[in-house]
Amino acid sequence: MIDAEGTQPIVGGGGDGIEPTAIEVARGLQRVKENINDENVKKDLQDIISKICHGSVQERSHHILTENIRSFVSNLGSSVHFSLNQTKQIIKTIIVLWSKPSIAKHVMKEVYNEDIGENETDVPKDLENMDEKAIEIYSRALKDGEEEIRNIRLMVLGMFGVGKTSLVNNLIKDFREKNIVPVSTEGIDLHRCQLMENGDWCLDKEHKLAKYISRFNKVTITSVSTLSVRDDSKIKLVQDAPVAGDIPPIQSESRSLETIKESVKEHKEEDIIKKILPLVELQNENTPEPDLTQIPSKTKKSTTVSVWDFAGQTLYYSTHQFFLNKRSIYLVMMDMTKRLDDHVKEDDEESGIWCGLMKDCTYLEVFKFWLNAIHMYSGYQSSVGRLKPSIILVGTRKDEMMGNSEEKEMKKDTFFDDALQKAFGEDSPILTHIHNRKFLVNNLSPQDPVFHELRKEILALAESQEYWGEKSPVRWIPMEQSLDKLRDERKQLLKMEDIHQANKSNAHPLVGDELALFLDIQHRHGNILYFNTNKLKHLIVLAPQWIIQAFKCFITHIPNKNPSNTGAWKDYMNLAILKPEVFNEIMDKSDSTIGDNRVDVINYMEHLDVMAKPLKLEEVKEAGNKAAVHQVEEDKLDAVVHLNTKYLDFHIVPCRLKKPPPPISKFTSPKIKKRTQVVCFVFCEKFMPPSFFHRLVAVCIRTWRISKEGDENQLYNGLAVFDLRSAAYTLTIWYKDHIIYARISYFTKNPMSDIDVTLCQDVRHTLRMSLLNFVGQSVENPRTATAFDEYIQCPFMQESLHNKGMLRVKKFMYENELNCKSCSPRHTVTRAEALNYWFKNRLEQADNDDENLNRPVEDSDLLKASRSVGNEFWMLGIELGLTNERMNELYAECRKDHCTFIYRYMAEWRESENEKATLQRLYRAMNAAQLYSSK
Ligand SMILES: Nc1nc2c(ncn2[C@@H]2O[C@H](COP(=O)(O)OP(=O)(O)OP(=O)(O)O)[C@@H](O)[C@H]2O)c(=O)[nH]1
Repeated sequence: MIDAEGTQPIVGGGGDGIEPTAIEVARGLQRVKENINDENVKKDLQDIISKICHGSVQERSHHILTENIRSFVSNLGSSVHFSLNQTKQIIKTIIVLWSKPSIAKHVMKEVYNEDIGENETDVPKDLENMDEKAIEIYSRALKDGEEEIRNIRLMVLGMFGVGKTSLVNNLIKDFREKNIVPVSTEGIDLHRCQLMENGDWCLDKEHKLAKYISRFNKVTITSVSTLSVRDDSKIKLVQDAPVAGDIPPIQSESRSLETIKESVKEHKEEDIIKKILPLVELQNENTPEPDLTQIPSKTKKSTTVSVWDFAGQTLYYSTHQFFLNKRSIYLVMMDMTKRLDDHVKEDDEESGIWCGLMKDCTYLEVFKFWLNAIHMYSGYQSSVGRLKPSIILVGTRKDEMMGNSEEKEMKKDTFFDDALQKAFGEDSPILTHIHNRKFLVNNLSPQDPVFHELRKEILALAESQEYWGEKSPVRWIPMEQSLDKLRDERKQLLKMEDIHQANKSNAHPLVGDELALFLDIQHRHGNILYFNTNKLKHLIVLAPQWIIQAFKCFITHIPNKNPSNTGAWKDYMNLAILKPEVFNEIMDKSDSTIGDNRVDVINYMEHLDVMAKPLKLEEVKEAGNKAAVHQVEEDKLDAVVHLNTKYLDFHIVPCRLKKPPPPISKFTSPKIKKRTQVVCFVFCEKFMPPSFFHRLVAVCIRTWRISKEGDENQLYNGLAVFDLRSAAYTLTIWYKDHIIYARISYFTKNPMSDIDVTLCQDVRHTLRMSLLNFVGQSVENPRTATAFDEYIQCPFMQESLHNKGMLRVKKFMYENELNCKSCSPRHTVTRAEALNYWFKNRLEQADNDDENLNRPVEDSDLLKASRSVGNEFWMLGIELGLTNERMNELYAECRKDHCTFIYRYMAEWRESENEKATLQRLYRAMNAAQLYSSK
């Protein structure tokens, strides 16, 4: 980067796995060092560089950077020792060292022969994908004290009536002892519990004080004003101290219970004490013999369990998916008295419409649906290492099975083996989620030791997960407590002002971005819903039930409709058009937590793509093309849409579209000359929740105008048509099973005028980004393969047939033509014939494939390539044949430095492929990987 004169760039690189830039920087600095004659200056520069490098690798506190730049500029820069140019270059170097810890490490080793070692950040794995700033805030927050998070998030899933609530009642002491008769669950029941020393689970509420104390018992505190507990019954009071982190640990004294109480009272004005005081007083009133001393031992493990008991009616299935994540342990339950091919009977006629489990589905289909959904939402091709099993299969109604205990166990095993085999065959990745040990229970026998065994197994599984024991800042505890308190007050939906209020009343409020990060992490952990978008960032959903109740309003039967709204109700029932009068009537008839927040309900339902407002005809100005409804881009999207378009005064609720399209081929294969090929988004594992299609329709509704035939919207169950460019074009999307199809048709009499390829690529971009958003994947987090792959249907098929003539787009990046296996007679399809509309840019790149590239790659090629790869960098590694596992290792070794990482995996590829590692092969792989980029 710099030489002695500070002008000549030095090109470096080598196959030793060190990032080329690091080599350059080290060489440049070495030369600078050698050219300094004055030993004092040499030492001062070393001092500055060393502080920067240590700061970069270890503390990352910003004042180190600013202090040292200031020191360099005022003491060394632009002096007799360094020219202006050199001064600038050294400042640049300092910034590189600061922003790239891997380079800082290398430079210290090479130039000053000092090994500054690894910095093991304690930032949770899944946060490593967040931006530098967030990681810095988190790391800084940890410095004031940290606690290990040991929370089991247990999701209990299965068909209605299988025995989920009964099982939950048997697992939780308080319910078991009360002998509660289960009632059918609505939405989700959420129980927060503590793990007791004997392995039982008790409800959290009764032991709030214990929980609070025991959490502090576990933490390592360096400098917060707070209360902590030592041993089982002794409490230390820590004096108030600034939170900045520069103060050494404060001495403490152990006290008896009496003194504790006194101290607590003395400090009663402190926020934390304020929270504890009523509990201490309560203890006094209710329990003459204070059992405070026992509480910590009871809950010594300070492991919490949040049990989510999901409603089994298929009506709810589509909303449940918002709550499944990879930080959960799942119990998937099956009734052992049913056969896999028995049909599920449900009374509710609306059931299943939205989630695609149509009426009359079998138990096997329900089983498959749940496991597929868990797989899709909880770590599909996990970005962080290997998947660990997280699903325990549980059979119920053991008492109603025939045979002795042993025979019943065998039947249970056979049942599940059979179900897994029938649902997924032998080598589906879904099988890796499933825990070996399966359980069989009789829920009518609550004292059966099997429930204890099950709790033990759940704990063991949780302990083996990557997220177990992650560090969390102790100074976030009061805010978490505040959320808990609001939950106890039965608050479901909060405004940001409420959060600020709660935050302010804490002794050390979280400031600025730290509060936003706290909320974001709470959202990622599934404790709250918080979407940082323009319309929703002022809201926090505390209780998941709220969102489910809101959703339910729009799909269930509403009794006693207002006769004066008859016409509007007809539109809603038949055409899924939700007019304000119907919306208001639904809201008026809902629970007040929903009805009173109707504007927010609309905003959430729009955000979750349950409904969408269509565009007004005369205002459409192609706003939609750019409008990839990707969560991160949403703010931008809002701006685009609002500038250019107006919406009609009603919503469409796509999941209510029931009418099947008239002969489907009329739409999918119009008899006109100018039509694109059919592009297909094919979901891996042959599973796609149909809600994805409905959500995609919602995105299209607010992006393009709905096509009409006469007065009728061309919106059907499973198919929708939209006008593009003032109806010169139409876009038709439809789906079947796990494939979504799209085709554009162009209406013109001008034989010279061809379909606009930019339009096609923009439309594909919008569809693709939306689908990525639905599966929770984003281009900002490219370390996962996409859950779907793109295909083109054979362009020579006159009529588009489901799953026929499918040609994988990626294959065209390596080959010039592919065989169509569906048409008769057999024929091939060339790259140009397949890709000329939807993938025009990729086509050009792929065609640009000259023979001169057919030579072995050299260092300089790898170096150049490593700098040009964008957010498709992960997929490029996969294209070059590296495994996700190896990529994860390398990524960690390179400390997430993209350039080094790419260079290193390319070097590995070259080593393993020898002479086959040609520049041509590299370019083809780069081109294939680009199919996954955001462009
Ligand atoms: N004989 C027998 N009955 C059971 C068993 N488990 C549950 N039941 C009964 O089945 C009925 C439904 O049980 P729930 O626990 O409410 O089932 P659920 O899966 O929570 O149902 P939803 O909340 O509607 O999804 C109740 O009457 C239970 O007593 C079992 O193992 N054996």
